[in-house]
Amino acid sequence: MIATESLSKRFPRVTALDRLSMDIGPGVTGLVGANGAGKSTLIKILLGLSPATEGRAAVLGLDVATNGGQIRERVGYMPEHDCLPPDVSATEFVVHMARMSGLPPTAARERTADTLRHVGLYEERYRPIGGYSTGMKQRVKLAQALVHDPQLVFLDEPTNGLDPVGRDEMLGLIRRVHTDFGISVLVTSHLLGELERTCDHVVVIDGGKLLRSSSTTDFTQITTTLAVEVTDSDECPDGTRALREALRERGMETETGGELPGAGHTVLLTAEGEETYDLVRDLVADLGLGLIRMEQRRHHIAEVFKDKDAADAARPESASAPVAVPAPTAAAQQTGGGRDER
Ligand SMILES: Nc1ncnc2c1ncn2[C@@H]1O[C@H](COP(=O)(O)OP(=O)(O)OP(=O)(O)O)[C@@H](O)[C@H]1O
Repeated sequence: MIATESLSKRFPRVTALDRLSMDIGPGVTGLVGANGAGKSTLIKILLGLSPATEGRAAVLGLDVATNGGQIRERVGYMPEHDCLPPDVSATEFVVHMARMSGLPPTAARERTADTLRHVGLYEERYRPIGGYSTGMKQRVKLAQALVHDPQLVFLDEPTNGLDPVGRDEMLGLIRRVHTDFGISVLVTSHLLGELERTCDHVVVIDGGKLLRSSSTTDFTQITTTLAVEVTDSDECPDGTRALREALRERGMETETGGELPGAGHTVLLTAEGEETYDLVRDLVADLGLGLIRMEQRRHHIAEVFKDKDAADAARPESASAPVAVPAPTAAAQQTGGGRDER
């Protein structure tokens, strides 16, 4: 869908993209990086709106340097900043954008109604945009990106300014853009955690350089840590503690789940193979407890970067290297969102 080769963009005082080479296939791809990493610059080059200083890029097989018009016919774009006219309705605005994309009047009206319904703005579609909430404005921006039925959409920070519930709804909508309509998505964010559930693939850039490009499942690999949760019983009023003691007697080191609410009831231990599962099962049965869950934990994307930051900090030559992407706060990870940090 997208390929770049040694793509650079230099402004007089800053290098926004620095020899970026990557390939992005179909599906939902997250482009993540801290503020100023070069995400918006990359999108503008891919749309043929801004020339690269060096290197090449192609979108849907079309060269961005020579085929910007054809690319924009086939690609939808949701810009980061608020750019909506306050005194027209969502319907008027989206019909106008559909007409600008070349749709005839009737098709433009029909597609607008369908698209506004899809983004959840059907009831409000005749109200002036100036009276909309931030979440509704983001939906109008999404609708105008989708109205001409593109093959691919670029969504620049679509969750910006939204509260945690709004973020979750927007991320759900983005996922459905792909699953319901088969449109591929490139979505940018400066919050790693929120892309974990939405994207098939994640590309991380920092200071205009490619830091990592891999499937989300590679980021969130299964760890060897086993999380076990048990019930209490009359004989063992603290089932978690009883299980930890029984495991310790068998020479197994354990920890509790951490600081999240309820995590104190989770026992964490290292799985050494099938026998660890059998041992836990047998001990739980011997103690007369109920087994609520026993599962291998996954890394969260943010943990991968925390580990990387810790490793970088430990290496003297990179002690001054910038932190790749600010890890989301614990609250942001729990809610899948969090406050806009700008
Ligand atoms: N037109 C421009 N002239 C000069 N510098 C620019 C221009 N556009 C972007 N930059 C600089 O290029 C760098 C990358 O900016 P860019 O907007 O692509 O980052 P970003 O990752 O999208 O972050 P943000 O979400 O904060 O916009 C920044 O240092 C920015 O100040």
